[in-house]
Amino acid sequence: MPIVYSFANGDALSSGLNEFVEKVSRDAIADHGHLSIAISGGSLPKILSKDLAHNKNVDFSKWHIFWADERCVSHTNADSNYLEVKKSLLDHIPQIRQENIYAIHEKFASEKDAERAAVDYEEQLKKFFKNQLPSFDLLLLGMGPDGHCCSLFPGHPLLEEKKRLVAPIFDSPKPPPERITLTYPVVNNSKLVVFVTAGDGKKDMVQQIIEQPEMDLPCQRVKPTNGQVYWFIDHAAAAKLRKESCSEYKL
Ligand SMILES: O=C(O)[C@H](O)[C@@H](O)[C@H](O)[C@H](O)COP(=O)(O)O
Repeated sequence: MPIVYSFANGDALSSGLNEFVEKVSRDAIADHGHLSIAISGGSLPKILSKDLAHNKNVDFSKWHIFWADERCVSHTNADSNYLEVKKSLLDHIPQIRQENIYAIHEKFASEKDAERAAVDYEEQLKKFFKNQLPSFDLLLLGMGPDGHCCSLFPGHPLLEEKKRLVAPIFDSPKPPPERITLTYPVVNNSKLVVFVTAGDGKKDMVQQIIEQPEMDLPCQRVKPTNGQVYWFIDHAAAAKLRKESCSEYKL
């Protein structure tokens, strides 16, 4: 069962998420010397970075940063999830090592060659995870208004992908159309998955995902084999949830 934490507002949400990520980072580094994290795009990077970018208690030199999905655009394009995370987080943290930032291949992305970008990214994953099925210490996911996560959209054949670790998509209903995305074999091998979503516009979908499991929405297919799912949301996004669906946040 997902654990849902609801926070009074965006600032409280960023603060709670910052505390949580700091602890996950500390525990992962103590356990195996590094943190492997995959981050989504959309509004998540800003929510994540507001406090985390100034957190002096995190050993960012031990972070290995990947993306849960990425648009096939140049790293300088405003649609780039890499650029969003760079601006909101990476540029504020000198301790993060360039070689530990695993972005989509610039050439393939700029050329909108989603197939080659996906193959290349899968190679990056395989190399880091030493050819074992990738298992992120922390996977940070957003939730689209249609219940999508990563670039895994309702009714899309990619939801059934079982072999590829990273897949191309050429017809994303959320622009831009060409993207690459982690697939469920990787998503569901994560140690920890945290959905981060906020705002009144998400309240209906949050209620469906948390309280109507029969919907079979992409976010509901995130069920890590050996991992826990958390939802970090604000009260606006939690407005339609029953009281008992939420837990009291405590580290
Ligand atoms: O590349 C992307 O577009 C994202 O990774 C996508 O999965 C995003 O997380 C959701 O669409 C939620 O986006 P918002 O939080 O901005 O609604």
